Amino acid sequence: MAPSAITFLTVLAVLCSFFYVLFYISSRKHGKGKGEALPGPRPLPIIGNLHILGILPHQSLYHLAKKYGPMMSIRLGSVPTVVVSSPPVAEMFLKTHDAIFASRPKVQVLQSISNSQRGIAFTEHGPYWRSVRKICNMQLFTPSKIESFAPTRKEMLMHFTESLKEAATAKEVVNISKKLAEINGEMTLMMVLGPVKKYKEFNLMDLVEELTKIAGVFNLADFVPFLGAFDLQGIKASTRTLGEKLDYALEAVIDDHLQKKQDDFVGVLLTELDQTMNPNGDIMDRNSIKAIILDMIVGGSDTSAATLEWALSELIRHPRVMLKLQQELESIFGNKRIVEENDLPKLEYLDMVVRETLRLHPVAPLLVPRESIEDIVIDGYYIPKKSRVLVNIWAIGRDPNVWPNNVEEFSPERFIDSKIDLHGHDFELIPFGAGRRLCPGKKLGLITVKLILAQLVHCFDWELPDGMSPNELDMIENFGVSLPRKTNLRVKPIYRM
Ligand code: HEM
Repeated sequence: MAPSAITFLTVLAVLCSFFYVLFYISSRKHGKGKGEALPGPRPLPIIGNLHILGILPHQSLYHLAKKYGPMMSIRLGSVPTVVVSSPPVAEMFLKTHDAIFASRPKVQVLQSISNSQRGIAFTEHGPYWRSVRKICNMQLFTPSKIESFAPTRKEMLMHFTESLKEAATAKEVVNISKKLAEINGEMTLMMVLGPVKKYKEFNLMDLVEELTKIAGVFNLADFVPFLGAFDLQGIKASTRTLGEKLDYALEAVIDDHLQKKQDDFVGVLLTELDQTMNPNGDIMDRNSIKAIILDMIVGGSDTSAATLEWALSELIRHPRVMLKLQQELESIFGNKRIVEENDLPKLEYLDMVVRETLRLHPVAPLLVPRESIEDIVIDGYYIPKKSRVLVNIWAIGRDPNVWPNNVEEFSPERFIDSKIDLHGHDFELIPFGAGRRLCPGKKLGLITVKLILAQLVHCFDWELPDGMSPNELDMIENFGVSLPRKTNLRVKPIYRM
C-alpha cells in the first residue's frame, strides 16, 4: 500500500475514534439532570445505527425492541430517534403528548419536488398545516363528499370486473397487483383532479410511482447532512429531473382548471389562490396547490392498493376464510354482479378480514415519521427536541402480549366480539395512525378497500398459476413509502356468477 494511503487510513481511523468518543459522550449527556437516556444499541460514529436497519427496517427494529424494550433509542446518522413498539407507549406519544410529537421532519426529496413541504403529509405542525388539512377535510373527506363519488366508483368497478371477466374467459394469468394499482390510481385521480382522461397524456401516475420509489429509499442526506453534497445514492439528481416533470404536469392541471373553472377539488383550491388562509398570514399559492394535489394522489393510491394486494394474498392462502367471506357476500348480494357500496356496513366478516389484513400488513409499518418540537421527559426518559419518532405498528401487530392467539396466523375470527376498531383510539391497531396526524383519508380508504375486495371475492374464485399451492405463495415485503408485496401477485380469475 502506498504511504499516502496508509497516512490517509491512519488519519481516518484516529478521526473516527475521536468522533466515536465525542458522539458516545454527547449521546449520553443529554439526559443528565433531566432524565435517563433511553436504552438502545450503541451508535457508530457518523452513521449512528443506520447500518442495523437493513432492507426491512420495521423487521430489524421489531427484533431489536425485543432486547431494548418498547421505547428504545437509536441514532440515524445524526438524528436522535425513538422507536415505539407497544400500545401503551404509542398512546403516550400519539395521544398524551401528541402536541409535542405532531410535527414532521424535513425530507430532502420532497423539498425539491413541487415544494412538497407546502402540502399536508410532510408539513410541520402549525397554522399552515391546520388550514390546509381543514380545507382537505371539507372538500374531500366529509361523508357527503365521499358519497358523491360513489356512482363514479361503481362505474370504474364495472369496467374493472369486465376486464377480469375477459381474462377469466381466456384463462389468462392476471397481474392483479398492477390492476389494483391502476384502479386505485384512477379512483384517486378522479376525486382529486376531476375527469381524468386528459391527464393521462402527462403519465401522472407513472411520475407518482417514480416519486414513491425515490422517496421510499432511506436517504443518507436526511441523516448525515454533510453527505448530501456528494449525492452518493444519486437521489438528488434523479429527484431534480422528476421534480421538473411533475411540476410541468401539475402546472398544466392548474392551468386547465383555471380555464374551465371546474368545481372539483382542484377547482375549489383555486378559489383560494393567492388568498390569506389564516390569521398567521399564510397564503395559498400555486406551490401549495401542487403539493396538496401530490399528497392526495400519493396518500390515496399506494396505500389502498397495497392493502388489497395483501388481503387477496391472505385469502388465497386461507381458502376457509375466502369461502366464509364468499358466503357472507352471497347472503347480502345474492347473484347480483356488482356489490353495492351502501351495503358495505352490513358485511361484518369483511370488516374483520380488513382489520386482520391491516394488523399483519400495515402499509405504513412505522407510520409516517414524527418529529418532536421541544425537549420532553417521558416515563423518566429524556427525549431531546427534534427527535424523530418511529411507531412500529408492524411490531405491535405481532406482539403476542397484545394478540394472544396465534399471533402470526391470519385469523379474522380474533375480532369476533372485539371492540378494537381502526379509528385511532385503540392503540393495539392503528394502521391509520392516531392523534392530530391521523390519516384524513381513513374513511375513504376503507370504503375503497372494502368495495374492491368484496367485488373481487364475490364475482371470482382465484387460482395461483402453474399449479402452485396456496401455501407456496410467498409473502415477502418491499419497504418503501408503503409496504407492498415484493413480487407482484399473479393469479387466475375464475368467474363464478
Ligand atoms: C388503506 C388506506 C390508507 C392507509 C392504511 C393510510 C395510512 C396512513 C397513515 C399510517 C398515515 C400517518 C398517520 C400518522 O402519522 O399518525 C397517513 C397519513 C395521511 N394519509 Fe393516509 N392512509 C390510507 C388512505 C389514504 C387516502 C385514501 C388518502 C387521501 C386520498 C390519504 C391521505 C393521507 C394524508 C394526506 C396523510 C397525512 C396527514 C397529516 O400528516 O396530517 N390516506 N395515512
